[in-house]
Amino acid sequence: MQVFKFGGASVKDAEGVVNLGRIISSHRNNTLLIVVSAMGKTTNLLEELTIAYTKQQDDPFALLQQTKQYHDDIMHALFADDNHPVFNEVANRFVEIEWILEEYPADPFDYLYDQIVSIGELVSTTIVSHYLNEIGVKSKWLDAREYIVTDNTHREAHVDWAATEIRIRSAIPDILEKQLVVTQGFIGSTTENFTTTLGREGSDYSAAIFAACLGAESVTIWKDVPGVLNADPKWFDETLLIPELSYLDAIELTYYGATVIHPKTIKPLQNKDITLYVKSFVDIENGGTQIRGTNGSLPVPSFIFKVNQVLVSILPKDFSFIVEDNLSDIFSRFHLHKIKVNMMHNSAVSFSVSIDDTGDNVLALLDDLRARYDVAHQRGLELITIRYYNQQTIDRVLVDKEIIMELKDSCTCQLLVRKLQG
Ligand SMILES: Nc1ncnc2c1ncn2[C@@H]1O[C@H](COP(=O)(O)OP(=O)(O)O)[C@@H](O)[C@H]1O
Ligand SMILES: N[C@@H](CC(=O)OP(=O)(O)O)C(=O)O
Repeated sequence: MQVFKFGGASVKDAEGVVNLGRIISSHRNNTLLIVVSAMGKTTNLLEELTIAYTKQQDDPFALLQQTKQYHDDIMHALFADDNHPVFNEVANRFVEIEWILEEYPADPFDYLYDQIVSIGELVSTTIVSHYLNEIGVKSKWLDAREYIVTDNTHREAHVDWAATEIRIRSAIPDILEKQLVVTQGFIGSTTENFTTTLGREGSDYSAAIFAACLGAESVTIWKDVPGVLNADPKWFDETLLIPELSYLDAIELTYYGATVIHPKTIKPLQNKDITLYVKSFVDIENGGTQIRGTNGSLPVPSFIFKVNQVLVSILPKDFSFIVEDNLSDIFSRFHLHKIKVNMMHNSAVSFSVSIDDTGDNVLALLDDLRARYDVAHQRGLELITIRYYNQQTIDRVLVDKEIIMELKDSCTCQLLVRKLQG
């Protein structure tokens, strides 16, 4: 059996859903489980709505109305009959958000976020599943929360693999024998049945979880790009398709920030030797990228850009060295503020890191660190990572840039840079 994953970009409008139907129809003879994300930018909208609601600012109901209208337009373009059950089912999903909004936001933000934002995936899969049935592809909608068991770390839940595998294996193979399955990416549930989410862009990871538990032959992620390129085409004009990648190279690229695949996706597939294909949903005949346990692939230089970086330099106040107890204290503070380190460098008396400038939590971290250390920071930087670098590739990215911090090993070069003025 195979797992297909369709992200928000692939189902951002009715045409996208029709295209998904075309892709599925052309794989009619395969046993398929399909994982679908929320449509277009729905997750961002619902995130905004959750913030408006919890801060009791702006108008969360207006944002809800906007989200409903967007899905309504897509449904009307797909279903000719206004009485089709899909309209009611989707309306009922949105009522769940209305009920939350009518109450005072007494629960923690991360918990409320998961209850609201998860509706995006529940709605998109309802529409996709009904559409497939409408075009004669018999499909069964499954609630991923009944299969993906997590802890209660809301917004970044950890999967309980043993419990998840038991639930998936005990029910889904029988269903797949009869029909295709459509389920949600990104969401799971605690054993107490509270909805959780797996972290932004987590639907790729969901596809890997289902595939690993079912022992799938392969996973195919359908994207708006021809496959994994040697750079994000949003940043680079001349990109190259990488036809074949090893699991290790794919893990490294996603670890350093290549957003084409969620970083947690590869490992479960590698563990079970499941091939991952990244293919274009626009040009479906194109081969795309194949990721598997090969070591024969050519090392193509790849570039990863992260803008909006802050360099934080930390020095012990008493001029003691940066040794294990200081480092452990510093890392626990990053963990507490949920801040991921993109690059780090330490000398005897200072420790420097580059992190995403995510606003309030960075300011809170800086305040926290200042209680024990001397702290300096620089904003507005860019982090460039080159895998399989050479001098030519470094020169290429350094035009009009000044290096602030640099790290190299035999395969990877990281450059934290500032744009030169004028
Ligand atoms: N190395 C890369 N190769 C291809 N695409 C990349 C790469 N790095 C970043 N991207 C970006 O990833 C995007 C696809 O991912 P995403 O927008 O998250 O899709 P989806 O919503 O379907 O999951 C592309 O449009 C591209 O801008
Ligand atoms: N909808 C979620 C999960 C996801 O993976 O989406 P996408 O596949 O569109 O990146 C998000 O936007 O974070």
